Amino acid sequence: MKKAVHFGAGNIGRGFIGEILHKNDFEVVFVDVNETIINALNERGNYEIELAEDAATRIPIHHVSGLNNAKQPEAVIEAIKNANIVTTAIGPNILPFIAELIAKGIQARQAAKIMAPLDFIACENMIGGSEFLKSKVDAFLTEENKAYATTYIGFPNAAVDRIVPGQTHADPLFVVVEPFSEWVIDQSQIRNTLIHLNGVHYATDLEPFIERKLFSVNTGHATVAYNGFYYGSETIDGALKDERVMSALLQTQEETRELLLAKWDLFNEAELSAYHEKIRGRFVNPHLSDDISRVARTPIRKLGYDERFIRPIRELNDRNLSFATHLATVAKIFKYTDESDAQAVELQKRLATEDLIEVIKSVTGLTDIKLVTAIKEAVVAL
Ligand SMILES: NC(=O)c1ccc[n+]([C@@H]2O[C@H](COP(=O)([O-])OP(=O)(O)OC[C@H]3O[C@@H](n4cnc5c(N)ncnc54)[C@H](O)[C@@H]3O)[C@@H](O)[C@H]2O)c1
Ligand SMILES: O=P(O)(O)OC[C@@H](O)[C@@H](O)[C@H](O)[C@H](O)CO
Repeated sequence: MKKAVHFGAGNIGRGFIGEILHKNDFEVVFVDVNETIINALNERGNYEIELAEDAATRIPIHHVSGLNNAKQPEAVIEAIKNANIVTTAIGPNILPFIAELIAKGIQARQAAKIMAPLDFIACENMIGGSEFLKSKVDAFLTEENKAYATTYIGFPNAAVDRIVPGQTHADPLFVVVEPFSEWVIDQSQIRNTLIHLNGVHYATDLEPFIERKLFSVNTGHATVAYNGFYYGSETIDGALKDERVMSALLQTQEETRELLLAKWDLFNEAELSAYHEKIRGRFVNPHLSDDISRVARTPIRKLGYDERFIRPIRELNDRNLSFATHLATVAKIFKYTDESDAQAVELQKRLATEDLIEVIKSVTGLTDIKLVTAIKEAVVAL
């Protein structure tokens, strides 16, 4: 069997990446710091996922094991040395923390004179995720390592779509996922062209796909989460029963369509409307309850310059198109509280002690005073 190393044995890691790798005859070594999950993977060597639909189909995933990167770094390096593919679904903020280990894995391949190419694919909700990981890995490589990596190591960007909520089962490995799934990889950045994963769409230009996904699924999801929280809901499907939240979602999707149509020839209005209608259906899947706290997590990240609100706001503004509903949700992010979310706590602490304009500039990276002022006025108006 081919060997895969996957960083992040969490919801999407087990609930989607593991499934695709298994279906493509890979044995998967999951790398994580969660001792319970790692132990269970090693004790059983398999787990099940369930599709959240009327039939509730179960899919067994075999040939899996686990490594704890905090406790077994040498074993992780060895696994990378022997891998045919490496993937991550660990969270954008965590990528820098695994970069050194990945660099050591690349160095081990070079030292062993391995000439088989290897791709590292970051399956995170961010534009340019794998390139971002590469930039962090490069900091640990010598010029000689970089020359090797240029020929034999790829960091193709990817977009991954499947709603996998937090799991609360007695079995720590069991994961319930929505039936829909989509994984798109940038073909032009792949080094190991011999691996072609069934169930993955290979795009010659990923940018329109990741923008369509991030600005439709994730901007929409976050719109429901922050508006839902503001109006007192606890779950995504619950929030969408509130007309104010549904209306915010519909108007946000309309703004998103305006942007995507203005930017990419690839899309047309009818297809995008159907795509957005399908997303609304996915958000209210009666077999899948998703907590607002999961979708609203890490609000400082979500306010980032290239993230799901600020990037479309900038680009709509550049084209003189309306971004009023995006802006209204951004204001609500500044009102979001969750004591168990370190970034939510940090944001509220900063808002209590610093000038609002400075906090907005700092978390969004915006320098356009017109946009910064618009956000400030929207926050103050709440
Ligand atoms: N859940 C979804 O619906 C979904 C869908 C598409 C993409 N994503 C993206 O996938 C990524 C992971 O999301 P998730 O929902 O699976 O989160 P998750 O919290 O369920 O999984 C993340 C895993 O990473 C592990 N981890 C954290 N720090 C680590 C470290 N330093 N070293 C090793 N492991 C570490 C955690 O223990 C956890 O098991 C995020 O970028 C998310 O945006 C999630
Ligand atoms: O994972 P985040 O925090 O970037 O975003 C939260 C959700 O919107 C996200 O996990 C979606 O469920 C997922 O992106 C669906 O494909």
